[in-house]
Amino acid sequence: MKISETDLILNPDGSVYHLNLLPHEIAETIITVGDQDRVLEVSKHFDRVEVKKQKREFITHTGTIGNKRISVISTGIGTDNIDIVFNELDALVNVDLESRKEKEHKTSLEIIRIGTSGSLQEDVPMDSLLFTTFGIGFDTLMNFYEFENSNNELMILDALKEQLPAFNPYIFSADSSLKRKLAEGMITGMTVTCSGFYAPQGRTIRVKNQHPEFIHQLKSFSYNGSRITNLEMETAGILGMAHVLGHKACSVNAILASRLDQKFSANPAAIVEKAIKLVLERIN
Ligand SMILES: O=P(O)(O)O[C@H]1O[C@H](CO)[C@@H](O)[C@H]1O
Ligand SMILES: O=c1cc[nH]c(=O)[nH]1
Repeated sequence: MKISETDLILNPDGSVYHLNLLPHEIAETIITVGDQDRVLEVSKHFDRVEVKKQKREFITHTGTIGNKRISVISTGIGTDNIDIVFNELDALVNVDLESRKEKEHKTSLEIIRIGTSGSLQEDVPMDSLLFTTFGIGFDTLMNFYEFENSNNELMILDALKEQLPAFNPYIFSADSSLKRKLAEGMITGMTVTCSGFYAPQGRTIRVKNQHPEFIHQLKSFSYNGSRITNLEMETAGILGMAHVLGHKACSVNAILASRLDQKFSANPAAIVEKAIKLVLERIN
C-alpha cells in the first residue's frame, strides 16, 4: 500500500521531513542524545565524519570508528521528539521513499541513548552510569500505538498501577543483546520517563505540585527485587518506539542529580564524556 504524502512527508530533495536525511546518510548503529551540543562530543571520537546534517534541533553526524559505521542524532527534549525521530529513522530504512511502499525485507537498527538523568535512590550516586532495564513512561506517547507487552512487563505494570492509581504508565524493556554488550560495570535499574522536568519530576519552584508524593512513591516501588532508580524524559518512549517498529534499543544514563539529597553534579561534562567513551568502545 502506498503511504500518503501527509502520513510520510518528504522535503523537495527527498529527505525525511524533520531529520532532513536521505537513506544512505544513516548507519545501522545509532546513538541518540538529547542535547545538540552532545552530537559533536560523540562524533569528535569518530575517525572520519562523512555526513553532517541539521534541521531544527535534529543534528546528525554519521561516520566511522575503524570499520564500524555509526550515526549520532540529537533528539532534543521529550518523547514527542522521540516519536518524530523514530518514525523518520524507521522510514529511512524500512520504506522505499520513491514508491512510498513498505519494504518487504526490514532492517533492524541498533539504537543507544546516551542521556542525563536524576537519581531516586541513595545507592545510585551522582556521577555514576546507569543502564536502564525497563523504561516506564508517565508521558502519553505509547498510548497512541498498538503493541503487546511481555508477561514480565505486564506484571511490573500491574504492580505499579496498584501503587500509583492516579497514573496510567506504560512499560518496555531494553534490548537484551545491547544490555550484554554495554551494561557491564554499570548500575542497572528501572527508569521513569516523565512528561516534563519540573512538576512531572516532583520539582517545585513557585506553583504547588498536585502530586507531592510522586517521586517518593516511585522510590519505594519494587517488584521482585527490581527498583525504580532514575528519572528523565525520553527512555521509555525510545524503548517503546523501538519495540513497535522492530528495532533494538537501550538507554545509558549519566546520573547528574540526586533528587533525594537535592544535589546536582559539579562536573556534568565529565560523566557524560565517560558514558560516550564507554559506549563507543563497547559497540565496536
Ligand atoms: O541530557 P538529555 O539526553 O537531554 O536527557 C535529559 O536531560 C533533559 C532535561 O534536562 C531531558 O532530555 C532528559 O531526558
Ligand atoms: O533530574 C534530572 C536530571 C537530568 N535530566 C532529567 O530529566 N532530570
